[in-house]
Amino acid sequence: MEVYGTAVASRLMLGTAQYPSPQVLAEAFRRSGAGIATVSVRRESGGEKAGAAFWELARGLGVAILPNTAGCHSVKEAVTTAHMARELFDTPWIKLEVIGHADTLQPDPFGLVEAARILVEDGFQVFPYTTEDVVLADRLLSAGCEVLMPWGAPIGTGLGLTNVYGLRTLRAQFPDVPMVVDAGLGLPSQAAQAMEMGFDAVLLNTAVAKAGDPAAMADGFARAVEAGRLAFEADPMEPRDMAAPSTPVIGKAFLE
Ligand SMILES: CC(=O)[C@@H](O)[C@H](O)COP(=O)(O)O
Repeated sequence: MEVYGTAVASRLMLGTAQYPSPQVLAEAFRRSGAGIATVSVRRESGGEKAGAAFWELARGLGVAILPNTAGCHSVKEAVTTAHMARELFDTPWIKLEVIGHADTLQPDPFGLVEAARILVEDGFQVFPYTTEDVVLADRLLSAGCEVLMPWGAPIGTGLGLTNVYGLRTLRAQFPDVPMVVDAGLGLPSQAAQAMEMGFDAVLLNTAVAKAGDPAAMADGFARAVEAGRLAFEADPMEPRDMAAPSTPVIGKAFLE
């Protein structure tokens, strides 16, 4: 898989928040084989010392860093945070979150497009956290985004793919755009489902960080992502309403 001209080895991307300890985080990353870690710039820069230690930890994971603007509720906040991220991590990549609704953490579609346009013009390579809305997707692509990150479900819910029809439509409308299902996944089977539908990768955080055994859960997700991708590439059969015998009757010996 390629994003912005960079080959990404693993189709599993992991967040770095909410782990019980730095050691557990590092072990979860090791077991996951994830190639990209997303890091919340705004949240982690609260205390300066703690922030610096966290940046070191993130860099030490040995994976590509995708800084994010989690927690930003306005265009201004998101753009400022993106600039901070570029300085901290020396990368043009930014996972752009502009949250528009406090209860659902749903992206603000208007702010998202505006912030994406500003950041692309400023040389950023933007990974927008979006919904399954095809019109919004079209606007983000026109703004210069080369990858989309539609939600599976609201962040932190673990509900899985709540709008399969919408996600299927989005995938079908933009078959050549790299798409990462981001947020709301709770179980490896849900990640496999996204991959079977032809999404290029998944990004998750809470399901692994909050599992009783985060490293084992990371391993489970890694296997599910691989299985789902394999199934997609194997060109699955079409489901059908009518039964069809899987064992042929031609040549069968009749004993009556
Ligand atoms: C880590 C991050 O970027 C989150 O904002 C992301 O969207 C993950 O969501 P879940 O925690 O639901 O997996």
